[in-house]
Amino acid sequence: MVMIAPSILSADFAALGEGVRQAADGGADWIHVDVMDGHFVPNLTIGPPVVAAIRKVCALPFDVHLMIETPDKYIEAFAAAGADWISVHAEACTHLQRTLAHIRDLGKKAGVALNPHTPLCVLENILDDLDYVLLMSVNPGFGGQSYIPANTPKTARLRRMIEQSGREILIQVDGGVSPATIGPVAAAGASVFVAGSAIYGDKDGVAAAIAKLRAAATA
Ligand SMILES: O=C(CO)[C@H](O)[C@H](O)COP(=O)(O)O
Ligand SMILES: [Fe+2]
Repeated sequence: MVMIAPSILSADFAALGEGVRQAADGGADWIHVDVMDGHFVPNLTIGPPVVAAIRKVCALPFDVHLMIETPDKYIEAFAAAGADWISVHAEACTHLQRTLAHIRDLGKKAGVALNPHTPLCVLENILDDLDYVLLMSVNPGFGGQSYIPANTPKTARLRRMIEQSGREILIQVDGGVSPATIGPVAAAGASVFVAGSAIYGDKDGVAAAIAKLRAAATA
C-alpha cells in the first residue's frame, strides 16, 4: 500500500485552498498540514482557523503534524478544525501516553513523530496507543531539505517492531521524499509518504508529481 500525502507547506500560501484542491484532484490520499510554533522548531506556520478554512476544500483525510512544544493545549482545537490524523512529537510530550489517548478520545487517529536522532525504543511501551508513526527523515522546521539516509534502516527496524507486536500501525515518512528517495524507504516498510517540494515544486504539476512518486515507490 502506498499513500501520498502532499505537504501544503510547499504550496502557495496566497492560494492555499487551491493547493489543497490541486492535491485532491491530482490523486493525493491525505493532505499533510505542518504546524510549527517557533519554539519546538525554528519556524512558524499555521493554526486551527486555517485548517478549518482549507478543510472545506476536499473530503480527503487531513493529517496534522504538530511540531509544537505544548501539543496538549491545542489538540482539541485542531480536532474541532477538522484534523482526522494528529501526530505529536515524542520529544515534546512528557506524558505521551496521555496525549495519544486524548487524541483517540476525540475520535481521531493518533500518531507519534520522531526526530531523526530519536531512537525507536521510545515507542516500546505505547504501541497500544498508536495508529501511526511519523519518522522524520529531515530535522523538522523547513521543507526542501535532503533526505537523511539513516532513516531507511530505521524504517526497516520499525517495520519489524510493528510486525512482531502483531499490531496494525502505519509508518509515515516525512522529509526529503522524492522519486529519487522514495523507493528504498517504501521497500523498508513505510506506506504513507509526505512530500512537499517534490510535489508543489515539480514543473510538470501536482498530479504528475504524485504519479511519479507512486510509480517510484512501487517500482
Ligand atoms: O514536516 C515537515 C518539515 O518539518 C514537512 O512535512 C516536510 O519537510 C515536507 O517537505 P519536503 O518534502 O520538501 O521535505
Ligand atoms: Fe510534516
